[in-house]
Amino acid sequence: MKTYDLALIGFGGVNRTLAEIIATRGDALHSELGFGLRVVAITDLRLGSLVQAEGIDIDMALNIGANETFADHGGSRDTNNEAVIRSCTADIVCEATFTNPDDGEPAVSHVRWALESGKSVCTTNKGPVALRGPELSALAAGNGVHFEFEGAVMSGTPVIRLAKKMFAGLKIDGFEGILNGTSNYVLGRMESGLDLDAAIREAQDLGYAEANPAADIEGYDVRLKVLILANQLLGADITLQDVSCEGISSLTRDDIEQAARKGLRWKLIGSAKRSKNGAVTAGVKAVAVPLAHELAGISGATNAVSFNTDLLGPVMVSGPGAGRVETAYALLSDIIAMHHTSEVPSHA
Ligand SMILES: NC(=O)C1=CN([C@@H]2O[C@H](COP(=O)(O)OP(=O)(O)OC[C@H]3O[C@@H](n4cnc5c(N)ncnc54)[C@H](O)[C@@H]3O)[C@@H](O)[C@H]2O)C=CC1
Ligand SMILES: N[C@@H](CC=O)C(=O)O
Repeated sequence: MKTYDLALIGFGGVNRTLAEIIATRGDALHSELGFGLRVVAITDLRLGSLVQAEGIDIDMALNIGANETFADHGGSRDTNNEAVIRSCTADIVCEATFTNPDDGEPAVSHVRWALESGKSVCTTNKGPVALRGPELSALAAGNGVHFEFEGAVMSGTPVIRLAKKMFAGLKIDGFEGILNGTSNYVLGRMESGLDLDAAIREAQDLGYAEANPAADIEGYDVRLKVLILANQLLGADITLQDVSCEGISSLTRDDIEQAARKGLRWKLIGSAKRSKNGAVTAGVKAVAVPLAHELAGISGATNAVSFNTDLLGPVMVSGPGAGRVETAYALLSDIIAMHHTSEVPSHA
């Protein structure tokens, strides 16, 4: 039976959880899915890098001490990302480093190095997909490998693949949705009486927030997701500058309480719409929606997006929008999709 060798670039919440899933459910996955998974390389800013073509001991990697690095286990203190990505024997590179909402780097380079060296990539990192998506997809196609990124929007909820496959034959002329788990969680906690900073700390502890939570609160994260959905699903050709962006940082508990007294609830909404002349307008802003609105009841880190289609009218997809396990599952679902689509070129 086929075994895919993986390189994990970034060993934080998401890729560690993927490693845990492989360690604890690997045998079951093998029999259920028809392939096995083995980790042959890991890089991380704190830990450095470790490459072992015969397979890394995942328990060791997960339990490495606070004062240790991979240098204490036969690896290096340095990430050596380019050398590791280009020359390791992985078939698939799982990119889960920090999202950079400005230019997507260094994750764009990580993805490019992998695709150039004939390796498939799955990523939960929104930067490369939003800011360099078409270029990287073309590079993947040119090299006969896969570039999958389901976790970049709504974590493990399969919104991109679902819409691409199951909305075939429909025209989508717009969408609106709650696309950030942290800000939605924070708004809910503020409605229960918590202040903004305390609510953000909870979202960080739960693994929802970006490394810099300003990306969640100021709307930059939703802006990337709107860009991804607009270009991937609406066939738009827009850039980051075309997506207006306002966050929730100016909302106070008083604003939230006043809205509640009027039967309204604040939500951070990302949307895009194609006008009759074909132009697509897109943006992110906080909106006080009536409680009867379809997005008003979406709570916690749950996300939801309602697509406006020609033959079905509005179709809403809802599910987890953040979380380590949910997002690690997105990577697994990308690997499953690669396995089902066509051969994944091997590097062993
Ligand atoms: N946690 C979540 O709910 C979701 C996260 N994402 C995205 O997935 C990615 C990973 O998220 P988390 O694991 O939660 O983040 P995290 O902050 O827990 O982990 C990121 C890891 O990447 C490492 N890293 C950063 N730059 C690096 C570099 N140049 N080379 C090697 N390692 C590097 C860091 O040391 C850290 O351990 C982020 O881009 C995030 O936006 C996407 C959907 C949901
Ligand atoms: N920080 C993000 C994680 C997923 O993209 C969020 O809270 O939605």
